[in-house]
Amino acid sequence: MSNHPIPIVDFTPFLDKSAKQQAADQLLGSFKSAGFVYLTNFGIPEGEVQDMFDWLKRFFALPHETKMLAPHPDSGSHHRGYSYPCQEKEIQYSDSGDEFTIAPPSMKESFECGSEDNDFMPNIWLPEGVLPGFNEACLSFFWKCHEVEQNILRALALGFGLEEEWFLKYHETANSQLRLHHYPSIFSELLETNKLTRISAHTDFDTLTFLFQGEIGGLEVEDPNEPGNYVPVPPIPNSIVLNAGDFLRRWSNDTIRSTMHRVVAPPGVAAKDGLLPSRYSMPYFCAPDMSTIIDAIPGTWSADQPKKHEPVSVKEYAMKRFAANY
Ligand SMILES: O=C(O)CCC(=O)C(=O)O
Ligand SMILES: [Fe+2]
Repeated sequence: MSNHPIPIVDFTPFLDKSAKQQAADQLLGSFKSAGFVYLTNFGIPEGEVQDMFDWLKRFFALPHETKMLAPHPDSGSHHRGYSYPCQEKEIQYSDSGDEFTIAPPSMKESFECGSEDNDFMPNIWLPEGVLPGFNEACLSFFWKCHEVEQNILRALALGFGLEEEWFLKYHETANSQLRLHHYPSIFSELLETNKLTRISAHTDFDTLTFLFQGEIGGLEVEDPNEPGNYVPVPPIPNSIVLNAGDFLRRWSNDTIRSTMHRVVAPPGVAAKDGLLPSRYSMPYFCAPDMSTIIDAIPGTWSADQPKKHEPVSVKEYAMKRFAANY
């Protein structure tokens, strides 16, 4: 970003308690300035992340008919299972939530899962015996991410001067979601001429997202200093990319940004004939409990700096955004 690189925060001092407040302040400061931050030493060993990427690749290598044995429902209100390429429509809402635009088809396939105890969104798995070990690997990785989520939420609360468990009160039901993405190999021209996208520009509408990127780049975020200008967020080994979603922005009374981001053809990686390699990524969307009403947190507003938004129900807002995507 112009004079504004995406900060890299080492989470060690928070996790080993050697300088918790300092790490928390650094994290919150990065969220406020950029909405995006690279986090290193976040608590999942690199080998376990690579094992999950291996499972992801095995899953997407299955024949189409096999993956369709765990079909994502047509309605977007139940966000689980396998979505085939271009099944998901991408839509960008205006801040008021009333207006949206429809993007070109998104050339990616995905698999989504979450807690087995989530009655609101039951998991949709492949039948037993189809890819033995896959379901267990997804669940085990989901719960590791959940632990990371809880620590990040603790750090954010400290950054805001709140008691450490403040955000956890609104994230008790493990309503989060692990998503596996595969962007198939395609001709870069299709992306450059806007006939297809990998992921069009959007904000995430959760509390926060962290992303495990494979080695092929392409993620870009909007430069907060230059709206409309996008800058690359290349993969950095052993790190996650953390970004704030719309709920955290609202909680923070817009003192934190939920930055627009997208996935494009990364420069310099296409073959001579213009074919781009496949790209893999795994976002974990940290979502509040469905019963939560989000209102600006103490300390983010005052008589001089009034609340920017009416309180919003997570359930209503999420259902509206989910339903628009299918
Ligand atoms: O694949 C990526 O790098 C980004 C994914 C993303 O932004 C999303 O799924 O919301
Ligand atoms: Fe996103």
